[in-house]
Amino acid sequence: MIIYFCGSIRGGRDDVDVYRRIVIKLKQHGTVLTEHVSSTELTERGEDASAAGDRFIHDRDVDWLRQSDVIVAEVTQPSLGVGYELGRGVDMKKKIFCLFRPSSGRSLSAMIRGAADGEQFMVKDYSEDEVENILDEFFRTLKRT
Ligand SMILES: O=c1[nH]c(=O)n([C@H]2C[C@H](O)[C@@H](COP(=O)(O)O)O2)cc1CO
Repeated sequence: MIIYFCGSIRGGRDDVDVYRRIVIKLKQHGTVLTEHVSSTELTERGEDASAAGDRFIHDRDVDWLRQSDVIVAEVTQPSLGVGYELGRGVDMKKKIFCLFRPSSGRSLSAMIRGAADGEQFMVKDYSEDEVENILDEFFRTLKRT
């Protein structure tokens, strides 16, 4: 199973600890192409632009999206990049699983919650302490479909 994980980078790194927990769990279910998103070393400046460059990052990530079997996104911290990745993922007809924490006090964008169809595009409200169980359950059902 090839997994593309989306999480905020330039949108803000407040949730990096949750991203870490998610990626550790995802790695038990497959290959995670975007492990760097969960790195505590990565700041909201993003990957080193002089080494990579924004064009490189964009093209590499779109290519990884194409290669992926499933897209898992933590969408609590609003991020233009994550929204863009999800839109591209819908266009590529990928299976998408979005995780949102209502305890943040935020209201999830209608363009994400409103895209949910309960099958190909799923949005799950969760609390941090249950994140591993929710991911296990998601992959259990995925294998049955
Ligand atoms: O340095 C980067 N590397 C990278 O892989 N991304 C991708 C992966 C993340 O899921 C998403 C984050 O977008 P943003 O930076 O707009 O919050 O974009 C984004 C950046 C910086 O925008």
